Amino acid sequence: MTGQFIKGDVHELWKDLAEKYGPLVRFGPDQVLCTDLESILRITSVRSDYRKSDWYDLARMGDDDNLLSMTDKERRRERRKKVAPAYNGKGAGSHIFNIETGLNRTIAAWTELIDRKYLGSGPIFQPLDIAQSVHFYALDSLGEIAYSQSLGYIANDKDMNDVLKINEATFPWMYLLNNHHFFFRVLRKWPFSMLLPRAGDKAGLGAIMGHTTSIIDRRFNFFHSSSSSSLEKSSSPEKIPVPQDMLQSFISHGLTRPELQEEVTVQLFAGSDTVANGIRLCLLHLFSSPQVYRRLQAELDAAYPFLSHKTCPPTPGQERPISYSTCLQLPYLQAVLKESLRILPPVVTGGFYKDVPLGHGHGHNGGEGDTIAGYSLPPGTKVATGAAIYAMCRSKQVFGLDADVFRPERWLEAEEEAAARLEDESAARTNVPEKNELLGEAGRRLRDMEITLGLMFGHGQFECVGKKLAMMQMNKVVAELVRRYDFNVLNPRRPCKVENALMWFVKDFWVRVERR
Ligand code: HEM
Repeated sequence: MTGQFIKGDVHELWKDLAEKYGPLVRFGPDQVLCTDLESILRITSVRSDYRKSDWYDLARMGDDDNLLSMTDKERRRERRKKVAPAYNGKGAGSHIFNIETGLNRTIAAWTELIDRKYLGSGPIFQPLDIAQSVHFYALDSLGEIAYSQSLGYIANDKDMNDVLKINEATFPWMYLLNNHHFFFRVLRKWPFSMLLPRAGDKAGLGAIMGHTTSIIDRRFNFFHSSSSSSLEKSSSPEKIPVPQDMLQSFISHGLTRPELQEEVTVQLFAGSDTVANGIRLCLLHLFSSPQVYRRLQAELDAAYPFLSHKTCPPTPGQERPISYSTCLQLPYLQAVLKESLRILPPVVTGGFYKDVPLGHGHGHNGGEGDTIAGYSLPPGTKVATGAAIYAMCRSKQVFGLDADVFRPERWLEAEEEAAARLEDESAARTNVPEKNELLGEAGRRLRDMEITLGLMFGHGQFECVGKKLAMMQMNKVVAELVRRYDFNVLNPRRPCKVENALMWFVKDFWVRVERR
């Protein structure tokens, strides 16, 4: 087991432990790993008294807390109320802004770059490191959605500020700190604190933070320099429209200047590698499964037939990226994404520990602590609710005997089976029962599959606030790449390097691209 830990296979270690010892495994003096679905749902539910543990210190970026790092319930509730509208496209006043517009701009810029620089023709081609390029997409699209301007990675097509290079150096530390987070308290103290990213750094996340600081300053100062609260600021002689984006939504929902800094920074931290991994690993599965790739292309071609042949180029205007609502109507695309996220969840062993509350009142403890899967846990015990997502997503009981295999069809089969059962059972009934009553065995299996998979974004009061945005970013770009291009992996012996560092660290994913 120590060997697995050192090798970076801690996800396999948690899986082995869960298989060997069951739904609750104590692996430290006050730490337990939980793989029991119903218990995790209860612990994280909106009404639960559990709270985030000090593990979340890991997510503190600056001098103060952000939504992810906050442990105090009341402060979290207040902060979430202020930031959640932005993630749902709710802007200033009653304005709704379209998150997809910024995404479309980034996808258009990226595919234009691929078409111009990387398309192969016969023996001539320019290798593309798609692991790196996807990261550029994730960063630029975040910039477009959050503050209406790309961060310029696609335009420059290079690792400006060595963000990826510094990631590479930082990820082994994240792996260590995730599993031994008390080290983090040491790291927060001088002189080690000098190693953490800071706005103004010449390289890494700190360099992007410096860039976003100046964007926030300009916007914040401009909109607070006059007392007008109308949707248009008059800056004589012409009126300047209020930009409709996440930053503006944060401002209009009352975030202070320092709070803005924390929330914009955590977006970069929580929303770039995660999304990039979701896309990279989906592409890895697709490139390794030609029958799945072809079936997905056929589905996309049916939705956008004009792009399917080189001989039938699209007319101008038809090139616009596929809409998210169309993506959601494509069952095979949904199945492919779910299946690749299931096999390799982007955040693979994040601890996300929750503290057992004082006097929880459940179980046999007379109001002290909690009982999980039959075990009494004293208050303050740290329950890892996220570390075992890999193990849970490979459960044979939930996903079938071939749970270790990438097979998107399992989702379609489970849906068909549930729908067929629903029809049979409702035909057999004379009264009109609730849908839940009709779930039956097949329906429950599908529900367990969906809910287990969903846990990769957390759940209930702790659910990822960027989930919808992430799903949109992943859906649209996977669909766009597959319908436009064919890819050859350049090194079939090792298509890319994938390592566990709390999130996956994926690099050197070299491909040849051909326009269909
Ligand atoms: C595939 C992509 C993503 C995955 C797998 C993911 C996963 C997660 C997980 C596991 C949590 C913590 C749950 C817990 O505490 O129990 C979380 C929280 C959070 N995520 Fe994401 N995330 C993704 C994308 C994003 C994006 C795109 C953003 C923003 C741009 C984002 C921002 C946040 C924030 C701010 C929180 C804290 C929410 C809170 O505590 O109320 N995430 N995410």
